[in-house]
Amino acid sequence: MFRIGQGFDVHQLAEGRPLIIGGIEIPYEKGLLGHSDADVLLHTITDACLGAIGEGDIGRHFPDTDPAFKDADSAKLLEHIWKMIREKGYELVNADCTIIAQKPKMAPYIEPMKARIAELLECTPEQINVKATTTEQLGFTGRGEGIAAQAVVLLQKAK
Ligand SMILES: Nc1ccn([C@@H]2O[C@H](COP(=O)(O)O)[C@@H](O)[C@H]2O)c(=O)n1
Ligand SMILES: C[C@@]1(CO)OP(=O)(O)OP(=O)(O)OC[C@H]1O
Repeated sequence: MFRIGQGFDVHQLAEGRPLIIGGIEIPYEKGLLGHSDADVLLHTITDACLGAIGEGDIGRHFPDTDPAFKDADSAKLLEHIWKMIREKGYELVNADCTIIAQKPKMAPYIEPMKARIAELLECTPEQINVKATTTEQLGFTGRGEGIAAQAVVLLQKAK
């Protein structure tokens, strides 16, 4: 049996924060604001995974009112959800993700992100696609106020 899920997330850019996307720290003058480390891409993938198994969203599993998740490593949150998915007997077919950011240039970090996401989802980097786009200076991403990400994941029940 196949199950598909999609995710979308946005975090605001602010000074004095590290920029962590797809589990990789990217050198930049600003970082993403959030209750956790605000890894917008891992949050999006977590939501897509939860969507695929009909289990709501990241905020339902890890409320941003819970001090336990203050400054949480988003990789740990995804690991927890991925364990739930494996226990239900699913494995990843593939994931396709888009980072929407005017700056910085994501291209040098795409391969490390794929490798890290593959590690978290217990698959090969070839099963993960990560791409990036600007919004041609339009909207909140175009003005550099924030970064968005979206993802689709396809799961298959292992035989
Ligand atoms: N933050 C970003 C945005 C884009 N890229 C790469 O540049 C290409 C062109 O972007 P457009 O928004 O002008 O279509 C895009 O296809 C990405 O390869 C990037 O690395 N980082
Ligand atoms: C990850 C959580 C929990 O620390 O916090 P944030 O980093 O604010 O992220 P968001 O995508 O707004 O929602 C999920 C949250 O509950």
